[in-house]
Amino acid sequence: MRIDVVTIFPEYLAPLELSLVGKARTSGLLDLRVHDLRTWTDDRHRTVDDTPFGGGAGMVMRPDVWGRALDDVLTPEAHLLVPSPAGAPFTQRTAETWATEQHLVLACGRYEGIDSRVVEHYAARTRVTEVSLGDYVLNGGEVAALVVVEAVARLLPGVVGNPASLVEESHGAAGLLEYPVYTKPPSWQGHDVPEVLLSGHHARIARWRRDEALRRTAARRPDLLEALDAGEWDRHDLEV
Ligand SMILES: COc1cccc(Cn2ccc3ccc(-c4cc(N)[nH]n4)cc32)c1
Repeated sequence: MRIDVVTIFPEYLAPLELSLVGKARTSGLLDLRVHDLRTWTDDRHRTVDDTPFGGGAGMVMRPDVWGRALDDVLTPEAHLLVPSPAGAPFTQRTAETWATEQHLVLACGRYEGIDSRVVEHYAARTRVTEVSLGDYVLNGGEVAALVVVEAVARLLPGVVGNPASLVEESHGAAGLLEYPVYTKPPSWQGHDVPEVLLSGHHARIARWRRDEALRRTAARRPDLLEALDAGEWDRHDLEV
């Protein structure tokens, strides 16, 4: 998979040289290219923004600079992703879908955003998705790009050592939150690991983990339970 990120802060994407994503790049599983938007400016001050039509605070990113950049970076098979507070929510299902794509291009805005004609222009000639990380406001798209790249890259075949670990995850196939995890020592600061996990009884351990995932999800994210097919579990499962 190829991923291009266009930003005025290329150094913001430096963490993607580390750990699993860094290894995926080195091994050739992921072709990640980070571009400085100012490469496509046309003035000696390398200007990327201007004042908003209609007035208001802040600045807006110029369409002409973004147009030159995206014309150079986009390919026919690319899916253009534009992080935005007004975007569609990015979820694990989104990551799973995007992990099957050949080419993702992330356009990271700053200031008050990118001139809206850029999305309008490219939506007529390629797939474009405005994407939101959640209902809070960031200063730009780079943090969203870090999240999207990591969430997608880890799903690429060969990136994560043990693919089985991808199956049991929170928001995984069952759509439940992760159960609690423990390691040695069996007792720490007076806190003991649940006995069942030391029993070696795999069926009981699996049942305990499922019940804990259900319990946590009901307590913290009841919205996720609404999305589950009622036939997959009974509420009495949660009664103590
Ligand atoms: C109302 O506040 C804003 C309105 C417009 C733009 C900005 C700042 N900004 C610029 C580019 C950009 C890209 C993404 C995001 C973003 C995404 C999520 N989930 N939160 N924030 C924020 C961005 C703030």
